[in-house]
Amino acid sequence: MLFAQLANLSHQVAATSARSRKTALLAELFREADAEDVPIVIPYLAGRLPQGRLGIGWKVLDQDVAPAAEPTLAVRDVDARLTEIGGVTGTGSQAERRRLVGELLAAATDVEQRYLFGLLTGEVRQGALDAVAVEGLASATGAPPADVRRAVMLAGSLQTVAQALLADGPPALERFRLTVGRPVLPMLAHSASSVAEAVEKLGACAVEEKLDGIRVQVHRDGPDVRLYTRTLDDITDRLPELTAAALELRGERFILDGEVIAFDETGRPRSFQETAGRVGSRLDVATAAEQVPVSPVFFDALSMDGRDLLDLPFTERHTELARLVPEPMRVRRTLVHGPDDLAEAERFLADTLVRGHEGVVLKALDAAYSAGRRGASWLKVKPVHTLDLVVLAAEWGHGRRTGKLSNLHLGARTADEGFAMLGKTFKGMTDAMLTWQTERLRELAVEEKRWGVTVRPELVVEIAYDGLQRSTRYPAGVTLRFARVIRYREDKSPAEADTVETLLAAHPEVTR
Ligand SMILES: Nc1ncnc2c1ncn2[C@@H]1O[C@H](COP(=O)(O)OP(=O)(O)OP(=O)(O)O)[C@@H](O)[C@H]1O
Repeated sequence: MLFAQLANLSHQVAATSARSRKTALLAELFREADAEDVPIVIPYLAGRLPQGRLGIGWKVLDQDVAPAAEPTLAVRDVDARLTEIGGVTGTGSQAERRRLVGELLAAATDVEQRYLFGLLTGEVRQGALDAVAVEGLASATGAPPADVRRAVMLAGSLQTVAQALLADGPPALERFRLTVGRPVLPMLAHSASSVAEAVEKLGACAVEEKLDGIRVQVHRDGPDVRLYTRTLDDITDRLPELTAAALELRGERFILDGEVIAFDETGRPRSFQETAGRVGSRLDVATAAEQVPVSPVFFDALSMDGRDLLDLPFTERHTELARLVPEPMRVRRTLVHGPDDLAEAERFLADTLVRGHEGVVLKALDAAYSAGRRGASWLKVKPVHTLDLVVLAAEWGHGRRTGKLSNLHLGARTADEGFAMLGKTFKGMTDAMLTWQTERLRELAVEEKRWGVTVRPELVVEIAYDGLQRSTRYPAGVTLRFARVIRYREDKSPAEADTVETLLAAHPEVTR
């Protein structure tokens, strides 16, 4: 497929707000695309580069190159060239990247050049496009949309399903069943501002402790155990004590969902940094396991003895979990029947906080497991307000922080797939974080200003704040009070950042 076709289509999709028109355009694209183009076309359409970081900043892009008269670039050529550019390292790499980008731009027509700029600066990001792409794909191949959606959920990747469907037609969907050894994206939670609000919304629900560890999915097939993160990375080799724990359970084939966390000798949780450091370290696992041993704490069962439990209600999945997993290895929970039991839910939250945990997750008793979704039937309640925001720019620091990029400009997602700045913060950063973010933000810089840099909106940072206040200086009409950095969330993409809409909905006191 020609890159020009993709550039034109992306432009047309962005120009229409009608979902049916977007779907029709994408269906047309899928009818014409080769199955091998799909792994490139789908991320490009959403504005994501499959290569991730390319090291292309403003200094590389700021060149005036005459466009080609005729489109000749194939989608796969462009992708191969970008991979090559991303692989340039060592001294003089910036100049070399600039030369290669110049060559690519010279081969591109005017429309293609503009699309490339958009892709490389992160401006054509269209996060919501994946859902429309599922419908377009269904329409192009004649597969029922619900079946395509379930396959994507289980495969954890639209690209994989699209490729199979385009190559083999609807029967290919059979391949995407829940299978031990093949991880699925975990179900996520929405936020509620209080236990009362959550119980009001859910009715009969389980209130579970929310442990501040790392999400883990444990697959066991006889003697084989595999462990996966929420982004589906295989971390089996890093956590031998989890494999041992899974082998001790009296079941042969299962998939469990839970949290891995480090406790101290009194049973209180150690800091998140300690757990995350342990889960992140691949080197000298034996020493790390001695210094920071971790434990699994399970809260869901997705598959048992070859039976797929995803569509069962929470209560039944939990019964299966309780049959397999002994109590200390399960999250603590209490049941409430509705608003009349509010006191019980509040007491459980208070007790959980005293024991050193972050908060609670309330789960509707009748809800299925929606893999890969932020289901409305799981609501988390934490006493400290936190948001996942995207860094839009950063200012050079002063005094002790001279030479470091310090004050961050923070953005939330908007309905039109852009970002609205909510405020700035330089608080809460450790020295290590400052050094790290300076390096990372310089790589992401698209423009250098006297005061700092503006960056590709890629880095997600978790921010604590005390509340919202109205402000005419910021585009959403509000700004954060006492925003401070908790940690970077490299496991999250900007498409998973919080939206202005949910933020405003969480603060009726300001928006009323
Ligand atoms: N009992 C529990 N049930 C579900 N998730 C839990 C539980 N205890 C801890 N967690 C963790 O909380 C996360 C759910 O919160 P959410 O889906 O909002 O993800 P998140 O944005 O990473 O959350 P946060 O930033 O609040 O940790 C899960 O991914 C899991 O790691």
